[in-house]
Amino acid sequence: MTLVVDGLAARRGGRAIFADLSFAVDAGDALIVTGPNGVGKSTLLRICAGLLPPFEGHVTRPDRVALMAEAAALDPDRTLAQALAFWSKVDGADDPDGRVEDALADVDLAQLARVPVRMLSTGQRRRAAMARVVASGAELWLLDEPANGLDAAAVARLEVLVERHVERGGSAVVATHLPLHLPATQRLVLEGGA
Ligand SMILES: Nc1ncnc2c1ncn2[C@@H]1O[C@H](COP(=O)(O)OP(=O)(O)OP(=O)(O)O)[C@@H](O)[C@H]1O
Repeated sequence: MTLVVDGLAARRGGRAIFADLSFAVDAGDALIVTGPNGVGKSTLLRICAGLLPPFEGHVTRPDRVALMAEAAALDPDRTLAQALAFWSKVDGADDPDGRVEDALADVDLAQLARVPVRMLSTGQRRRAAMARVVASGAELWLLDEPANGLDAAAVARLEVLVERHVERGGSAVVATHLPLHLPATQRLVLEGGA
């Protein structure tokens, strides 16, 4: 098992968000998480990433995890390739520059490699965030609304990237409002919300 979530409960701002959540995602599999606004999808992904402590329960995760959340944390004053290479090195990828080059091609941004991050459009930033995940070499991808702001061609590329990652023995948890064609055998519907 790559990711094991056991008896998880979360609280935010003193309020219970979800409780008694258990699931496991194997290498070579993906889990789609859906549910209404405020139900706790982002909270779940952040706990899975180790960025938030659970209120109750345990998470077992692999050493190398990539989280794609709202903020891409790419330096606006660096070129796209430089900003991504910074993270690829931090993420411990072998051959960071080569990985970034490949990842930019994967998200169809190779032509913008030398453009400063601040000049990217909303959808291009989203694709850049996905390139960061691809270039990380992490075995577990945690993707929070990865299709937001993407055009149809970019959504199709995202689907292909997740499929390729899973086929290569990676795993993914994808929180999404938009219908995505993913090689997921599991679906988790969080209920409640605000
Ligand atoms: N830092 C925080 N402090 C207090 N409450 C928070 C904090 N962050 C999130 N919350 C609350 O926790 C709940 C779950 O938020 P979360 O972002 O996980 O939901 P979500 O399912 O991802 O929502 P959406 O579909 O709108 O992205 C919401 O009610 C939100 O208001």
